Amino acid sequence: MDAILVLNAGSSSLKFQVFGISGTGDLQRLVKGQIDGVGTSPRLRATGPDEKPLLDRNYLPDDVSDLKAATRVAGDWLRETTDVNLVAVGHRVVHGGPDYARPVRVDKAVLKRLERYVPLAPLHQPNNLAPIRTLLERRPELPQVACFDTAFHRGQSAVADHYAIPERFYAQGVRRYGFHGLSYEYVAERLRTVAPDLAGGRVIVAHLGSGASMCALSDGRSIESTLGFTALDGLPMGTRCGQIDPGVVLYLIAEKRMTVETVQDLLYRQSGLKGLSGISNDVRELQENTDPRARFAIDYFVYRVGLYAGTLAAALGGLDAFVFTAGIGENSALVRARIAEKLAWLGATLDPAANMARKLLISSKESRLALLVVPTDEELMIALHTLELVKGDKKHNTAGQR
Ligand SMILES: Nc1ncnc2c1ncn2[C@@H]1O[C@H](COP(=O)(O)OP(=O)(O)O)[C@@H](O)[C@H]1O
Ligand SMILES: CC(=O)OP(=O)(O)O
Ligand SMILES: [Mg+2]
Repeated sequence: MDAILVLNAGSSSLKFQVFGISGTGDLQRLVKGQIDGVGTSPRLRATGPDEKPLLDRNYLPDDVSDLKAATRVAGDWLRETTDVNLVAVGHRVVHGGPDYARPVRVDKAVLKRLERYVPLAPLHQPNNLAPIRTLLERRPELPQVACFDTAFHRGQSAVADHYAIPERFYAQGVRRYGFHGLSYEYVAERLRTVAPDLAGGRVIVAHLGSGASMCALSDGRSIESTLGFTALDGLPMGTRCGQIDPGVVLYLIAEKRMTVETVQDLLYRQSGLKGLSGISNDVRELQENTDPRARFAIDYFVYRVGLYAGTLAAALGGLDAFVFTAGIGENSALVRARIAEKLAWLGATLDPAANMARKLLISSKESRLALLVVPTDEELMIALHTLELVKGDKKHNTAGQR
């Protein structure tokens, strides 16, 4: 069967899916897998069609110490177990810079352009580009498509995507891009099916995972988000600081004599939940830990989500729905409940039983603000974009031959 492979390298995990292409051109999920706990407690899990478990295997931290190793392990397993005719590979590429507002077929020239954004997404872009490079060398004939986290936000207004610095920097690409766009695009489309009355309204989607951000959707389009030029701004994340006074960075470099590399490591890898707690970047571990520092890290996270809900509600001029998604948003009933309390002034009342059961709608009947949980599927979004582009290419080729 013809199939599309999708790779999604996040900051703490590698997610992958294989989609078969049916005779009618529809996508069928054949394999869905992920390796998380990379470098700490690596675990590869995969399911088949209808979510049938295929594999659950633990690795030693040294055997899967980084995303590169995770990609190799996943690739080996897929080759052993999956018998398909790969017709394209879709990749999540976190930064598309000012150049790419939609998915693109990758060749050597495109890859070169995308390499320029490595400094703007050091936790992601190298891991996103490495498999593209390898496949371009080994299988140059295999179509590869890059789908960008930044693309969905590119229609934002000028006041939303500018920094208040001289205009020439905007022209040079120093802009508020926003990330997690494939996730927001998926959720916006999914809402049209599962909550059509809300999908056209004013919605905040909170993508709370290892990387975390929030997006204001107006009629399904992104008008504002909490991430900016890089994936450091906004909410505190697993190991990233979130919003910080740029004066802190200047102070660390000028007065504390820290090098740029050390500050980069501090802000990307030693901060966020990990830095605040001194214990872990993982909400599961923080929830189980009775240390007050673990509690403080969660308090801080919840407080910031509440603050940004106010900001994004102001951008939207009111709020009809608040949607939770990604690792923490989908799986932590506790964090959802605590955030719901922060949204009380916006009219939110939680239905605790629905929240524990992770229903689609977790607000009570009386709630003026709808609270929802919509599991994200960045890989499906990537597969759809990839299919569309590859089909388009085929059409153009045939047209060219006529
Ligand atoms: N059952 C759970 N309870 C609380 N938090 C969870 C649970 N499962 C996953 N998480 C959180 O989700 C995070 C991973 O989210 P995910 O969206 O997969 O991140 P990424 O794509 O950035 O790697 C983990 O680091 C952990 O903090
Ligand atoms: C952009 C980003 O932070 O991605 P992730 O949440 O997958 O780490
Ligand atoms: Mg992710």
